[in-house]
Amino acid sequence: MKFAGVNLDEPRVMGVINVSPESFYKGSVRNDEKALAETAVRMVEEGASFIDIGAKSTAPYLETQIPLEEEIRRAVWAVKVVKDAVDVPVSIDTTSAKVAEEALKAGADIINDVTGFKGDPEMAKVASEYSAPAVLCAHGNVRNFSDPVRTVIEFLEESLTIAEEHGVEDVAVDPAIGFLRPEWPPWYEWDSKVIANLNLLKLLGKPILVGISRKSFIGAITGRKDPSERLAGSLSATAIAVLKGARIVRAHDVRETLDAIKVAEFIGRFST
Ligand SMILES: Nc1nc2c(c(=O)[nH]1)N=C(COP(=O)(O)OP(=O)(O)O)CN2
Ligand SMILES: Nc1ccc(C(=O)O)cc1
Repeated sequence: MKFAGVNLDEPRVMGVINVSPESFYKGSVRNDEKALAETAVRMVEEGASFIDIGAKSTAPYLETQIPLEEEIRRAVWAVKVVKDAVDVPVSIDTTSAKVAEEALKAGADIINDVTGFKGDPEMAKVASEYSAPAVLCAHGNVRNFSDPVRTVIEFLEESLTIAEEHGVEDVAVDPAIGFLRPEWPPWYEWDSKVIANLNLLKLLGKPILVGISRKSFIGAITGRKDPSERLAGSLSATAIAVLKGARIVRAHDVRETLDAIKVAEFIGRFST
């Protein structure tokens, strides 16, 4: 299995760099050129197979609105700096087709859309026009509260239909950890149920990507309010996700995450 030209026979890390000061984990934010380029280089040296750039936070519990022009400005700047610094595929984390298009023109390789082609009606068209691979997250209004992984699969099937209709085939599916927050069950239980049953997403026939890194469900389980204290909890959940079939892990801490997935993958080989 491959995604964006990268062989997924072994699980891979997608390093996250945000150029959005409002992002929930301040340690992920870079706003000067030197620090941005150095971080991308370091992440690739540490083993990242992809770099994901976010120019606007999508945290559902934060005030994240910024003007579209500002997101475009940040995205285009960051994509150019990172593409000049490293050779791995670069994704642009955006829900806006305009931002995606400008980022692709600036050299981005992949669209990472947390609304799974459902937020901006032009997004699938842009992916198609630029032949861009896409990460599609589960997105929609939750109706079935009792079976989180079934809901995630249904949402992803809808996204895959949109992708197919536009001839976008190079797709990774993502269960959108931290994004789906029904009133019940509490979101940390929802996210845990999804990760515990992540293997069921394999039936979609696409590589599974997860974003777990330092998220609020880790904080809720461990009592760690500050995202800077959530690395150990993140690595624990990452290992489980890899055992359950995740092939790409989107993370802020490349070195530690790669070690965790190598160990999980190695142990998983002996599972009977
Ligand atoms: N495909 C995918 N994309 C994502 C995911 C995720 O789980 N999957 N999580 C995010 C949250 O992390 P980030 O550090 O970017 O936080 P921010 O939204 O506050 O910038 C942002 N983008
Ligand atoms: N964009 C996101 C950022 C953070 C979280 C989370 O902490 O659960 C979820 C989504």
